[in-house]
Amino acid sequence: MTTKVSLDKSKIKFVLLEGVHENALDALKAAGYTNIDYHKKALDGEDLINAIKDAHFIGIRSRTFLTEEVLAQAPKLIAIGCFCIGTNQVNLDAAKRRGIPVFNAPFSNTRSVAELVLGEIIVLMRQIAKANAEVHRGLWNKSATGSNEVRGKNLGIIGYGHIGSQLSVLAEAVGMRVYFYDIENKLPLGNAQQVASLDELLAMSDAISLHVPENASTKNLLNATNLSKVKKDAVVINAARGTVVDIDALVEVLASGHLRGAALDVFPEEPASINDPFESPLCQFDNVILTPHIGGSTSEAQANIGSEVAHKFIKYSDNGSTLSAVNFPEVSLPEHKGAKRLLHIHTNKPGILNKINQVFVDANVNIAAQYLQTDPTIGYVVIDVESENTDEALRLLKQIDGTIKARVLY
Ligand SMILES: NC(=O)c1ccc[n+]([C@@H]2O[C@H](COP(=O)([O-])OP(=O)(O)OC[C@H]3O[C@@H](n4cnc5c(N)ncnc54)[C@H](O)[C@@H]3O)[C@@H](O)[C@H]2O)c1
Ligand SMILES: O=C(O)CC[C@@H](O)C(=O)O
Repeated sequence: MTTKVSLDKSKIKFVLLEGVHENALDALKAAGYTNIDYHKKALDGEDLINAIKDAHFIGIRSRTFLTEEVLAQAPKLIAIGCFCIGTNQVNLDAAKRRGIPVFNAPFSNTRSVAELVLGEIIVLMRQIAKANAEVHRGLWNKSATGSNEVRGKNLGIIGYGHIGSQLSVLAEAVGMRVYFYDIENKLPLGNAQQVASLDELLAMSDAISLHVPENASTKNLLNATNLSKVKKDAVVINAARGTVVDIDALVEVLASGHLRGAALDVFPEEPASINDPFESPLCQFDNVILTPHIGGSTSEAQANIGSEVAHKFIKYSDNGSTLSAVNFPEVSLPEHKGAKRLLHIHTNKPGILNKINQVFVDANVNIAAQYLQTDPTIGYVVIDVESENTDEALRLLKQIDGTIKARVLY
């Protein structure tokens, strides 16, 4: 007779922060997970550590920073879900070293961002931000100077991934000519054209929109040097990450009157909550649209993200699937009805698979199916067995040198 070693669903603790959409709660509850600690706001410092110290799953958006130090305080953590696209707020390597896959929602808010950016391009090309501010102050400056249609104008997209390419399609629909710069060769949609260099894109574009991730290669991508290459009267939009634009350099080029305007949804430092003030030298400009990181904040996007990431949690918890994890070997698994499933996450080193297989010989357990995926640093092996006797196999698996995590699913 074996003792049950996988946790009851009611004991698996989910901590959801930053007011992720209630679809996530509904999906988890429908799957039998009831131990859910739900917070409307982001947490940090001691509050964050207290909330996650016994959590098995953590769900966050962009304002919770899961650093190596924070992860070290969450020893039971099985998986992290970013209920958004960006995953820069999580130390992905540290999570991987602890055997923790990180999931996100790679395209549920793509359309929302692309729509916002298209709207901002039109608004800026017509100088509406400035006109709006002036009329609010009682100034009736009825003029066509510096106001243009977007039809026939060049849109330069930096980063032609999910959002950049979606924007490309929308912009062509209103008659813009689309060019893009990406470090990878990308399939151009519609009549869009990839250009060979950032310099070329900056010099030719009437509107420039950034859609790159936060990483070392994109830090201050639009710095003083690059901003000086931008066409006179162009508009610049950043709804990617705050680190991508050098704010002081942007302020300087705006103050010089070189740009027609700008729109920023993301900033190098963003207030942690509604109670903290937003301060930026950009606030002085009427021709700059400033929004509080709401590019992906539509009801449609948030609802889709809530269920998408919750279902990734459920799949990993119920079935072991790591499909679409951003930091982890991806294993897509069939259901394991009638079999027990052992999961083993280990340091990727020679000979470890032999040792894993030897365990099943020693425990006298027959392997029904086996799935393996590795990356240069870790391996993830999933073993389905028909035997009841998984306790001994799990005990021996945990003893293998290089084991990061091992568990059994029923
Ligand atoms: N404002 C918001 O609310 C909001 C919402 C969603 C996403 N975002 C941000 O938008 C970013 C882009 O999202 P996505 O879904 O399009 O990502 P994606 O991964 O699909 O596309 C990113 C593209 O950038 C390219 N790239 C990477 N480094 C580059 C560089 N140095 N120069 C040029 N191109 C480079 C990649 O090759 C890729 O094609 C996300 O990383 C996220 O930070 C913001
Ligand atoms: O919802 C958020 O906090 C972040 C939205 C966006 O920046 C993303 O990365 O998807």
